[in-house]
Amino acid sequence: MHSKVALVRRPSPRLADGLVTHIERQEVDAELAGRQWAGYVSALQAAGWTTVEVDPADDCPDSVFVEDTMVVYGRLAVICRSGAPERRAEASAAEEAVRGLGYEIAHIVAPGTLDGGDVLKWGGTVWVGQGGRSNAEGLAQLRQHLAPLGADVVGVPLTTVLHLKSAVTALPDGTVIGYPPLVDVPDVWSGRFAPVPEEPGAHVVILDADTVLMASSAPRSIEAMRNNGLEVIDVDISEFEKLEGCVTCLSVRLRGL
Ligand SMILES: NC(=O)NCCC[C@H](N)C(=O)O
Repeated sequence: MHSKVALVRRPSPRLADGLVTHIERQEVDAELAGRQWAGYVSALQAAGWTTVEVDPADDCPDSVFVEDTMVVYGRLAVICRSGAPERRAEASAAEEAVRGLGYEIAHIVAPGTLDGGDVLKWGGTVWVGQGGRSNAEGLAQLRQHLAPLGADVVGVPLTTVLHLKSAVTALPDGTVIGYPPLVDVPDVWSGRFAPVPEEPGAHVVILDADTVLMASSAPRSIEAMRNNGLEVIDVDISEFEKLEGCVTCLSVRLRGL
C-alpha cells in the first residue's frame, strides 16, 4: 500500500540543452537548477509526500521532467511514447521505478505519441491535449487502456503551449484554472473554468484537499488562490521554466494503490 508517493528525477548535467518549442531559448544556470530541484523535492516531502527517485538519465537533457514519461490511473501506469523522439529514451527507467512500486504497466506504441504533460485527470475524466506532442493514435490507445477502469478520455485542441497542463490544471475541488490567452477551448470546462492572471499561475500540483504547490513566478495567482481559502506552497523553478517546464512536470504523483 503506497499513498502520496511522488516520482522525481534528478536533473541531467545536460539540462541546458533541453528542448524549447514555444519560447526563446535562455541560458540555464545548471547549479541553480540543482538547488531549485532540491527545493521542489523538499517541498513535496514537507507536505507529507514520500519521494522516489527514478534512476538519472544523464544523456537525456529533459529527463528531470519525469511527468511526461507516464500516465498513472488507479493501479495502472501507461508508459508514454513521447511526441519528441529525443525524449523517448527517458521512459524505460521510469517504467522500472513504477513497476517496482507495484503498478501494472501498459504502453503507448508507434505510431501513437503521448506526453504525460498533455494529460489532465479529474474525477473520472481524462483530458488529452491534441495538436502538440500527443496524437490521435496516442489518445486512442490511452482510451483503450483506461476504459476498463471507467475513465472517460476526451481530446482537447492545443495550439499555443507545449502541453495541455501548460495551459490548464485542476484545483482540488475540480475547478479548472487557465490563463485565458493560452486556452484554446475553455468551453470544454464550462461552468467550472476559472481564469488566472498569469501563465504560470495556471499550474498547480494538488498536495492535499486544501493545499497546492505553485511556482513563485505567479504571485498574483498565488494571492488569488490564498484569498479563495487554499493553502499555497510556492517554489522557485525559474531554470525549469526557461525550458517550458512547470511545477507539474517535475514529478509523477502516485496517490495510492
Ligand atoms: N509536462 C511538462 O510540462 N513538461 C515540460 C517539458 C519541457 C521540455 N523542455 C520539453 O520540451 O519536452
